Amino acid sequence: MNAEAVDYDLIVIGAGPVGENVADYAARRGIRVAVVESELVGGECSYWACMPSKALLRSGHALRAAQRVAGADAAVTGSLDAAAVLTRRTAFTSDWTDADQVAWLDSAGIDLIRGRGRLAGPRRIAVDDRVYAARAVAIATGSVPVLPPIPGLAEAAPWGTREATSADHVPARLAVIGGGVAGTELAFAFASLGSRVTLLSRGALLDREEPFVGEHVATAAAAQGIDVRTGAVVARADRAGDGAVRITLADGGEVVTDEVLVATGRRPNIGDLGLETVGLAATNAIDVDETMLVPGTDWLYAVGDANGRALFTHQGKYQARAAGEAIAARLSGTPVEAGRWGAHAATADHVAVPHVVFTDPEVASVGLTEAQARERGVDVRAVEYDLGWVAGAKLHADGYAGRAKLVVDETRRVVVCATFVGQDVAELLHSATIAIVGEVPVERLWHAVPAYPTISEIWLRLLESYGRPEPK
Ligand SMILES: Cc1cc2nc3c(=O)[nH]c(=O)nc-3n(C[C@H](O)[C@H](O)[C@H](O)COP(=O)(O)OP(=O)(O)OC[C@H]3O[C@@H](n4cnc5c(N)ncnc54)[C@H](O)[C@@H]3O)c2cc1C
Ligand SMILES: NC(=O)c1ccc[n+]([C@@H]2O[C@H](COP(=O)([O-])OP(=O)(O)OC[C@H]3O[C@@H](n4cnc5c(N)ncnc54)[C@H](O)[C@@H]3O)[C@@H](O)[C@H]2O)c1
Repeated sequence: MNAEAVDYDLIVIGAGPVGENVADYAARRGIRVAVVESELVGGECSYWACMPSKALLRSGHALRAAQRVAGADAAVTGSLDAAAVLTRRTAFTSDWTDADQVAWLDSAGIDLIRGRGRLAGPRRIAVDDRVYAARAVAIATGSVPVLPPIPGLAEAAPWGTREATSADHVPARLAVIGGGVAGTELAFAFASLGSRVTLLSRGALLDREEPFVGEHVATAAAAQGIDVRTGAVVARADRAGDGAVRITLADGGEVVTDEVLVATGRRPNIGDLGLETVGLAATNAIDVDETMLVPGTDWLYAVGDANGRALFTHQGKYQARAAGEAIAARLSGTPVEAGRWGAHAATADHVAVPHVVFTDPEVASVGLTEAQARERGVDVRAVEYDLGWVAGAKLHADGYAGRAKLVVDETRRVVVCATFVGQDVAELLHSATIAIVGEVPVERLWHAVPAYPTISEIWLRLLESYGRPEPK
């Protein structure tokens, strides 16, 4: 297509963190870019997900951190000021306005088209009554929550994560359905704000992590007053005239609550995007190659939650950097490095997706679990160590409880997975990500010396548990 005949070189549908980054990285290369946004520039993450949920959690973590150190505990005798926590949360969402992010788009030279975007044939985007032509299109429409078909649940007006993260009050009783990341984090947040929380999980908590993770988190949750019920299958929910919700469990048990939060997973938001106008089916996710290009096209990309690869802001933004650069390179006829670890490839999606669950204790992990590695036929050996035995951890908090695990590929002699559970382990995670992405040999890791007495000494303890390699 002739560059003069189009409205933009690139149109990005969705201005969440991912769409913003696709646009930014392409625009930096001199590409004419517009983003289409139907709600707030900044997306789910800024207003109803990462930022407000972490703001709701942080004050409780800070309070308990002080309570766990003798001497400091004497200075903190009260409970959280819930209203102040909600106010601080609201500040992080800019009171659900996007003027700052719109100003940033402007400063980056990216046009904003307000409205709902939809494909209207190859290289065509319809927004309300207007159809735009572009040389490339990137879908960055995020994901939407899945509401399970539990009888009575939809009619009971449950909270989703949006209602929980933007709540203007703390319910006296909150039941959470879903023991995954969002449900577990929000259970901790509302418990620390004063709700009596019941966490209903059909399996173990956080069951996609190493098995000890869920055990640690469940023990801590119970200690923080959360009624954790694993193996709990919800059979129905009914909101009564007095406003209370009665939840009936498959085993006959019952939970009565003021609000019920459903956090049972998300799916790519691609249902009403006009994919059929370009010969694609709106299935579970849009298939993409390592540059986020949709196979069979040379102009359509799907990035972030919309492609279903790894539903995390940081991983979506990583994909966005690769895609933005790849789009610019292809449009300007410069080489694209799409091979493993190439400048335009999102290789880490398959081997090193770091993620943190901001519960207390935190869970930080990257790479495959031991079980996943074995399923892929990797010859691995795993070691675990009690974080409570590490000097830095003992100093950090009295009675520190935590655990760590390293999984080593025995053939390549490199780390393929690291998991940490414990207070304030989130900041340890990047060391593991670097070890995995850098494919640092175990022999060389012995020369990466953790400072004493920090929690990072867990690395030394894990290596000692693994065993010092014999000289060659
Ligand atoms: C409660 C919760 C907490 C989370 N916490 C974390 C965390 O701590 N760390 C982390 O890494 N991840 C976290 N996540 C995941 C994170 O929110 C997502 O991975 C991230 O928002 C994905 O970014 P995105 O840009 O792909 O999509 P989104 O942020 O969903 O943005 C998509 C944008 O597209 C717009 N849009 C959709 N359809 C159209 C259309 N047809 N036309 C125009 N615009 C459209 C939407 O309005 C939205 O602004 C959390 C998720 C939840 C639910
Ligand atoms: N700290 C973070 O990075 C963070 C925090 C929150 C959410 N997120 C992202 O958002 C995504 C969505 O979070 P989520 O917790 O909703 O999804 P999830 O996939 O992590 O957990 C969903 C949970 O709901 C359970 N479940 C599914 N269907 C159910 C049903 N019918 N009845 C009862 N339980 C059911 C699952 O077994 C699972 O435990 C996650 O995949 C994650 O990537 C990230």
